[in-house]
Amino acid sequence: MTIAPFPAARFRRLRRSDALRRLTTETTLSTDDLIWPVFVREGQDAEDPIASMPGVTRRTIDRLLPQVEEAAQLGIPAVCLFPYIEPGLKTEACEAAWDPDNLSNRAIRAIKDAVPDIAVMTDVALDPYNANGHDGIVRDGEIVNDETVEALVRMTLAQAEAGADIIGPSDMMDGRIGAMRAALERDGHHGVSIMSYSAKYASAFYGPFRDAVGASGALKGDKKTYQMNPANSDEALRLVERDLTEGADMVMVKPGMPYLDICRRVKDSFGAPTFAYQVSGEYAMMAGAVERGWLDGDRVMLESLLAFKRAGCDGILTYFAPAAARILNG
Ligand SMILES: NCc1[nH]cc(CCC(=O)O)c1CC(=O)O
Repeated sequence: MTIAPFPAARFRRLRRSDALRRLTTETTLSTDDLIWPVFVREGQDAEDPIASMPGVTRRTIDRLLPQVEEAAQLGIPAVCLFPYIEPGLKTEACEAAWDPDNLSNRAIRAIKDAVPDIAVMTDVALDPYNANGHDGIVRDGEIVNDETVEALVRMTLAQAEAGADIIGPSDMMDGRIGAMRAALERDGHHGVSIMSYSAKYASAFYGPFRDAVGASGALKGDKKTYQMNPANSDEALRLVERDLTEGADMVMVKPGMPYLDICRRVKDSFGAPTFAYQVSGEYAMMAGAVERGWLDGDRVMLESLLAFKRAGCDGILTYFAPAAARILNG
């Protein structure tokens, strides 16, 4: 880097006008960068607001479809589906997770039928279906890895069969990416991609999401034996490398804003398609402050999303996707 001494170098010269600022912009944010996570529930013609996520709604499939249609028209490339599962369907064995006709798989089919051009991403983890709220099967108080991976593979195949474009394993079990990739290839789903939640931290920022999918009440204990220690960074690189080696097409860092350093290291180290999840708690912090009039909503939204691009991400999962797209599209 070469910098002339002052006054030869005056950095304010290039900040003088909008034209010069635009000309020297290093990073851009576009609608093409956004994945919209949506919550779906059982029933007909109904929706419930999520108290801890102002502006976010859980919808029945029929009410979700027009929203997805609108997202596609706005140019949002993908939606990511999260089902709210009725407490009565949650079991210790989590069988509902790979039922071809479960809520999530019906929603995938309905979206691919009604809005074929938008990519549908799924969540692969047992928590919505698990009586104890964990992402894996629990035996004698332990979240068992290998048995969980077998269940996750069944879940993945049911989602691929339903028409999912992107499989999103968020469970953090070891060995799941390789097992899923092998099963997808074996069953002819060569075109189904995997976005691995590779560096997913045991975070306090998921609270509102667990309300949205109805997992807060069920969860016993915490997820620290499978999700990452927030103190670790080198470990994230090893996990990303492991998942890419096992056949992940894209990798993700989660949460987002408190982990931008991880995004940058991952992008610089591997150059793979890298995504971040701006999670429910991040959304709640901003939306809550905006509701109170403490922050300018549009500006913090766009600034927070741009920060992910600057940190090296190719895209962002964000509850702000439609609102951001409306502004970005002009
Ligand atoms: N495996 C479930 C899952 N998938 C996405 C999120 C969090 C998303 C958010 O907070 O917005 C979680 C919660 C968790 O791991 O407890």
